[in-house]
Amino acid sequence: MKTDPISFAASSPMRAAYSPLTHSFSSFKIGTPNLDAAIAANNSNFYTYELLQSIAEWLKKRVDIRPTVGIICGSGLGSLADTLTERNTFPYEVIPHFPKSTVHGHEGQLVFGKLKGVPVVCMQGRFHYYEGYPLWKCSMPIRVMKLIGVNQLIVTNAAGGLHSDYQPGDIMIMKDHVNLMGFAGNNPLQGVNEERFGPRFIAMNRAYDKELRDHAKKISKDLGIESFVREGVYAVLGGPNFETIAELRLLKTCGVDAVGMSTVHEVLTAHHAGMRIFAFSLISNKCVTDYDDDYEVNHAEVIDTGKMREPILKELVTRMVLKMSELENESASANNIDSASLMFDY
Ligand SMILES: O=P(O)(O)O[C@H]1O[C@H](CO)[C@@H](O)[C@H]1O
Ligand code: HPA
Repeated sequence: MKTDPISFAASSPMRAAYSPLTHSFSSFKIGTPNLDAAIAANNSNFYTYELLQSIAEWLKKRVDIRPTVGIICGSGLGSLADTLTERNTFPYEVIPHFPKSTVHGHEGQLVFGKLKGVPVVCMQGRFHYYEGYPLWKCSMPIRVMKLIGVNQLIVTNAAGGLHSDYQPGDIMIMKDHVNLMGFAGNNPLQGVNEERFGPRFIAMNRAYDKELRDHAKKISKDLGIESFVREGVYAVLGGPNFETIAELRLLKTCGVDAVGMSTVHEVLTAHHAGMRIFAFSLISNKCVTDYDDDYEVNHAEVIDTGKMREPILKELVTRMVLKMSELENESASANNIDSASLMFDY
């Protein structure tokens, strides 16, 4: 009989709970009010490897498609998933242990399907820290994807354009990020490190894959959209309020080009797990950095910009997925040749 991770957890007498607030570990007996309180307070990394595996198995039992490419749809960008054929959709509420999506413009479902014949899995709706979830919970679907077989990830978001040249509707390929929440000691990789996903300490300089960024620029040229495709640095804030003028001015002097409230926790989790990452922001609004400017950013505008750019983003993502699948096939055949020559040599 297979061990259900919950009963497994319940049968193990002690468990360590990490508190990002106090930066300390405490031992709790499973099933005791202490542990329940710690979990309720979101201070304990509750998704064990075994639990995540059981979620991946639950999905694999219900879907035949085996994607190696994952896509996360940002605010107003959920329609990217509508392009998939042979779709199999799982609302987050039916997937065991998944959080629920609470933000307008995030449908809250996992969609398996094919993009021009390439198997993909798409998060139609993501989780944000401001929804009340700790970052390790917001990014747990990335680990589930990894256990399903995903090793390349496309992350999309809507973001405010801080760079003076950026206009709403521009697409910013992410070349780097500033993790402001990380500066404050909040990181999805906090707590006991799960070596089966990746090492304790990870370098970040190659997180946003250069080859994929170059392909995206080439595809933008082929599509004739290069005049509004940029490359820049994204900064994440916790939200849910948009930024103050003083905050934005500060970020601008730090070299930030766009600001948002997501993506970085997913990129950290995916990079930790060795995934290849391509990320972009749709610039949905201008950031106000002038005290005489009365314009107020709002979420409806963010969603509308997504709708406005829907056709071109679908095309960009489809072509990137085809390219990623091509790169994967190339590296698979290179590996086969390598192992064949090894067999020959020895
Ligand atoms: O980053 P995504 O999920 O695209 O959403 C962006 O849009 C919302 C604000 O309008 C925030 O959640 C911000 O992060
Ligand atoms: N700030 C933060 N997050 C955002 C913005 C913004 O201006 N636009 C869309 N998401």
